[in-house]
Amino acid sequence: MALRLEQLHLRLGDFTLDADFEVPARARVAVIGPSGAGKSTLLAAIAGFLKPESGRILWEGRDITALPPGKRPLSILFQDNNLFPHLTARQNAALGIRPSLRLSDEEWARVDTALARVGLAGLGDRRPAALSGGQQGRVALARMLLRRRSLMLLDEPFAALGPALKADMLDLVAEIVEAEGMTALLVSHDPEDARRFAPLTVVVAEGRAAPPAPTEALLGNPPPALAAYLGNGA
Ligand SMILES: Nc1ncnc2c1ncn2[C@@H]1O[C@H](COP(=O)(O)OP(=O)(O)OP(=O)(O)O)[C@@H](O)[C@H]1O
Repeated sequence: MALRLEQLHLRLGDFTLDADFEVPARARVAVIGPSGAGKSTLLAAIAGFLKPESGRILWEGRDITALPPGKRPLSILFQDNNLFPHLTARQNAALGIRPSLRLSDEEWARVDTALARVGLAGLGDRRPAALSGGQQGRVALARMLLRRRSLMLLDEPFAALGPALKADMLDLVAEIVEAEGMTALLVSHDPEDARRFAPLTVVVAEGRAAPPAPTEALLGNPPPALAAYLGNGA
């Protein structure tokens, strides 16, 4: 097992969320559920931005509950790509290796390889303003790749893109996660994202994050809390 949430109990004001499950190594998992159900809260706890009230978070058997965010074996991709407007695509990606940007020739070569990998070969000298939304997402993805962390947390990173572009990006992330042997959790409102990206899905609803279940079976025969959320659209 890669990630284990052990009797995790989270609290934000009056809101509480419980989780007690494991995520297999190299899995791609969607995290879906109604707005306000606690999807982002769950990711925040795994990332180390929210201290659990009780319970533990283990990565490959090691207790990481007390580790600060930067020391955890994971990287995060949010919707706002957090690119620096004054830096080029190449420099923004290179932040994944070292924030000082003092990189060896070999490290710059790794940056260029990562940019090529996400389809940005030849665009490295552009600043974010000269890139499309999808291309900016690709820069953020290259930076994430260069961090070389084993767990990828994605919180609706491509929600602002059109459906075709979003599908392309999800396919690219899935391909990278698979090739690099990473484990990925993707928060989304859209069950189609789960179908496209994730063989397993965690449903967050009614104060609980349920253990990962096979996506197709879950969406085909949803439990009541999920059925209410999916409505007739699924
Ligand atoms: N700082 C806070 N203090 C108290 N309650 C909070 C705080 N931040 C969020 N909440 C509450 O925690 C709950 C979970 O929020 P969270 O953002 O995790 O939900 P979500 O499932 O990611 O929602 P969405 O899909 O709309 O992004 C919500 O009911 C929200 O109102």
